[in-house]
Amino acid sequence: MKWSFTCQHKQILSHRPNGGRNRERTKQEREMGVGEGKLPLFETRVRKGRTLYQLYALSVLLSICMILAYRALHIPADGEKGRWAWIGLSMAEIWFGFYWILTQSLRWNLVYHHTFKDRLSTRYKNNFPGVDIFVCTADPKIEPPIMVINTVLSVMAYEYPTEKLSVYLSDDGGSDITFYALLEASRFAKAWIPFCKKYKIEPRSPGAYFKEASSGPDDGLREWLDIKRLYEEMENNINSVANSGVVNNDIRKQHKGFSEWSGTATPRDHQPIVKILIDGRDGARDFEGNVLPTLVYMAREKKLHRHHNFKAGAMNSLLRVSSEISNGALILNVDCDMYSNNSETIKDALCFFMDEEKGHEVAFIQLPQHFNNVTKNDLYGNSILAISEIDFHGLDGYGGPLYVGSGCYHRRESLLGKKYDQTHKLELVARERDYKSTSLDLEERAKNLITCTFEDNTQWGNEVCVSHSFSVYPFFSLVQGHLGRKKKQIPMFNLSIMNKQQKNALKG
Ligand SMILES: O=c1ccn([C@@H]2O[C@H](COP(=O)(O)OP(=O)(O)O[C@H]3O[C@H](CO)[C@@H](O)[C@H](O)[C@H]3O)[C@@H](O)[C@H]2O)c(=O)[nH]1
Ligand SMILES: [Mn+2]
Repeated sequence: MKWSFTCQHKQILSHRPNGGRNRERTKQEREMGVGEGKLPLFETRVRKGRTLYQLYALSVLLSICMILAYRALHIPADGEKGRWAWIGLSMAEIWFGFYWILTQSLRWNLVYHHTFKDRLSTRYKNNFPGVDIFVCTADPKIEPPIMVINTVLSVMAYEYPTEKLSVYLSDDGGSDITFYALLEASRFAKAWIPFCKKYKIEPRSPGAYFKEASSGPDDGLREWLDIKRLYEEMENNINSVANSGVVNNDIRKQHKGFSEWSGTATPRDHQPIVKILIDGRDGARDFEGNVLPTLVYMAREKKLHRHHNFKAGAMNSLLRVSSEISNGALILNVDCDMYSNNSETIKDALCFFMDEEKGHEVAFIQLPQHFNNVTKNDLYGNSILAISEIDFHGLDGYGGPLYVGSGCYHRRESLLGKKYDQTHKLELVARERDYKSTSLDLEERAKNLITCTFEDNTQWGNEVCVSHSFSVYPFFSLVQGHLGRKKKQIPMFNLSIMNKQQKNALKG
């Protein structure tokens, strides 16, 4: 049952205390208290003052109509002076009016979502789904490895049960320097993650944090200084290797994974590489004794004359490799030049996906990216705030904004073309990892999934997963990530975008 009521002067569109279903609950649902008069995990609210805005917009529309009517009724007669100027001006006014109406369609019905993470935590305790986070990088020169691992560390430090968190770095540059940087990050994470959680550090990209923080927490100044020193050491090590362009033999001896770069491999022609640097299953621990998130390096096979479909190709490879290793039910993909600026956002996303009534209608949760490197007054609008703060909320009012290609949570199965019904959320909770195979077995199996020929004569990149069809990169980079989510595959889906609470969730 649905109804509307007013709360804190905002109209609530959906409120569903009874879970809204008339079917028998499953055993698992009963155990978890699902459907027992539960409150919703998120609310959708229309913009404050919407009616006022709509009245204003209607008055402008009326004025436009009156101008056009005046123009039409007073066209100078044939041969009269100024006839063509009049017609020209009328045409311009028609076009401007039309353009204005188009822009208003995005401003007519803005909606905002509000999540209730406390309800989520009480209801599900720690019974959360596995989350796999994909970070993509393509070139160690353009995307410095120290920036890449800052992104990786920021998402490894999310407030989420670490045994359920896996981070994958896809390296289309196939670079041993990036691999080295990730190895350093896997060590630094042992100190960084517990430190962040103990002192509630934000943001959790160490680079961004130490740039902003001039001093540490009062009760942890010593630790702060130690971590800062550790970070600076790591930064120096990585930058000096990156600047020299070679990984020397002393470093190579530190990990057997470097043997992958011993042959004639080049960034554009090399074998598939998968290295599990931290295996969350085998109890790898941080310095405080907590389990670490899984961390995987992946470089898909490259051959000189094979098209690799840029980021879309990397995403599809990541999907296959991760399904072999951690098989998280939820996937977040980020670019290597953005970092998490809010460590709670996985739970925000779960509030949407795991909502009993509406969860199955949510296709993806998109985090707006906020840009760091714009000029002081952002004269040219490079931070595209109008898109993330207005247009997307306007589109959301009609069912959802566009997928912009990153900073986005999806269900794994939705990327694989699964149809959803109202039992979806239990799948989010109940997925299991392969605890029997060794890391080596997993790596070997995963490698076979990222060869150049794997997708040949299959639906990958076409009907299933991230579409290759628009990958005239970079011209269509925004649509290249467009999903193979044709209506026939996922008929029930809405799209969703976070706001206010999650503002600045990603920066870069
Ligand atoms: O062959 C490639 C090329 C690019 N990338 C990665 O893809 C990401 C995006 O590439 P970038 O060159 O940074 O594209 P932008 O134009 O800056 O990014 C826009 O377009 C991307 C592709 O749709 C979206 O992911 C971004 O959110 C959006 O800001 C980066 O992490 C790259 O490392 C790869 O993994 N493999
Ligand atoms: Mn970018």
